[in-house]
Amino acid sequence: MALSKEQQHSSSSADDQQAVLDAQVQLWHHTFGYVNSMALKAALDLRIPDAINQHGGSATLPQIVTKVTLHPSKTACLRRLMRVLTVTGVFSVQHSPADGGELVYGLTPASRLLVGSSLNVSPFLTLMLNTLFVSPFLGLHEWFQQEMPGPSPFKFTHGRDLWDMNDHDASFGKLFDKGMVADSGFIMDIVVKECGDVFKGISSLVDVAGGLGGATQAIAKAFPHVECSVLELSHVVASAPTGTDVKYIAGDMFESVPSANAVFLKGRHQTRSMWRRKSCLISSSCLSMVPSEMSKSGRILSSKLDLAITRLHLF
Ligand SMILES: C[S@@+](CC[C@H](N)C(=O)[O-])C[C@H]1O[C@@H](n2cnc3c(N)ncnc32)[C@H](O)[C@@H]1O
Repeated sequence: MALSKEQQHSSSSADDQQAVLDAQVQLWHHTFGYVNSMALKAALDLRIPDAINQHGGSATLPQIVTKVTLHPSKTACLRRLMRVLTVTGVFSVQHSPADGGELVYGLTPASRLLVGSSLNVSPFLTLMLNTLFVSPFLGLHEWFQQEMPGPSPFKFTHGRDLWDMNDHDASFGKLFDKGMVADSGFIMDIVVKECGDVFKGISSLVDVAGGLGGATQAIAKAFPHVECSVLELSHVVASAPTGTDVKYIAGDMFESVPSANAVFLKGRHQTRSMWRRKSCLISSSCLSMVPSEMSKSGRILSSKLDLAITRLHLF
């Protein structure tokens, strides 16, 4: 049966209202998106994943409270934090008749990556959620108003670049190095298993800007015949582990890169852009990419895992 004009009008105005409400919800998701990040940061800082893990992987709020440092008057607030963290999938939640109807919070595949000694990405997430990393985003619009070339958003906000900050602020430097080691520990396990072919036929490798050598240690362990070294700034090398098969060399990659038949780069955009500058300098030494060896693995390495491997033949 055909709709009357009035019915058609009221159904289209209901559709319009729904569209407006949907649009508002979309904006609210963007506006309050930071609440998810900050809730995760609070959970990490309060060590809530560890508290749940210590209870065998699931715990009620009173059980969690016994393990975290929290003022007793804030227990009810913690319930609200847990609501955000369960809605976003960091923890699971269910009613437990056995616990007097208390909600029981459990680890999910995501929060299992926040506990234990292996494949634990907490130090990396804690680093990325640190105020020094987050605060440049609050002034991003001002950074856009400055002429290029100019400082990075990090330097624009803090007055010094990331590497200078690591050197200047020892506790941030420690947090940074620990975060990168955790990231390497996680990703290199997969790289070695999935992309081990990339390392075949290499007898020496230098990890340029390799941090404390988390990635190199994993390569050295998986491929003991490869002589591995790390080139890093001197203040990083000063706190590098000793007594391992990996050799740590203090230096500046823009000045010289130790000779090796493979150069390894792992890092985020800064490392890659540093390398682009460097590759111009070393191209006369015959830079030889080996695309065939990077076919399957190269795709994973550069896009999914944000990691770049360049194989060089240096005469
Ligand atoms: C994003 S971190 C990557 C660390 C490591 N590759 C990893 O993934 O765990 C970049 C590293 O580059 C180092 N770095 C910055 N400038 C450098 C330079 N001129 N020469 C050598 N290393 C440098 C920093 O100290 C820092 O450890």
